[in-house]
Amino acid sequence: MARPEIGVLALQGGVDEHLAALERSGADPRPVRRPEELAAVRGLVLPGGESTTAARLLDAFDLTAALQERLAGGMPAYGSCAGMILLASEVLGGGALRPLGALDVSVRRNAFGRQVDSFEADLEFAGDVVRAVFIRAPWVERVGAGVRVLATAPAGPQVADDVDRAGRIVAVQQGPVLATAFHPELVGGDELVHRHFVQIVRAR
Ligand SMILES: NC(=O)CC[C@H](N)C(=O)O
Repeated sequence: MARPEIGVLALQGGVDEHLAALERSGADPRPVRRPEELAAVRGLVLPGGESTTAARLLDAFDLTAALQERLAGGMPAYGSCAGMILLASEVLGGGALRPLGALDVSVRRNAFGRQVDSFEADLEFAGDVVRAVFIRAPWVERVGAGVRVLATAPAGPQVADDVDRAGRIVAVQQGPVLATAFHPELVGGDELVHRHFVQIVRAR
């Protein structure tokens, strides 16, 4: 079967890592910076980074309306960390950020607290185990009726600011839209999440 063309929004964040993980997952990956490039892909990855900056860059590159249109038309999308925030319908602690609204979830930014800014954990993701890297990660505080929870955070070490992370929702899917609070692309050789996304694109 031909490799599906999947774009990686290439405005900031771990673009190369996502391109490489998609390649290893059987896709034909390509960076997307322009509306014509967005029109030529069957699915799109929105990498992590900083969500307020990412939203501004989408505007600056004239991509916001085109992206909203493709999402409304059912294009598969996968957002990791800041990408999850962008895809949400509501952002808590988000300042002036207006998310794209492709996922019926409320996401809290920087939710895991100062002391656990960054951590790694093995998580169960849709019945398999994935090594997850969390960097100033958000979590999902509300899921709408059509949203499937694919992973929750395990219990962590007790930390000074007393954030209880156990059971927090960190991966969700609604139809063809997938999001993780963590960065699977930073773990070389673990393509579980990317393979899951390529399957979503193929099934479309
Ligand atoms: N690793 C990340 O993508 C961090 C997301 C960042 N904390 C934000 O709010 O946008």
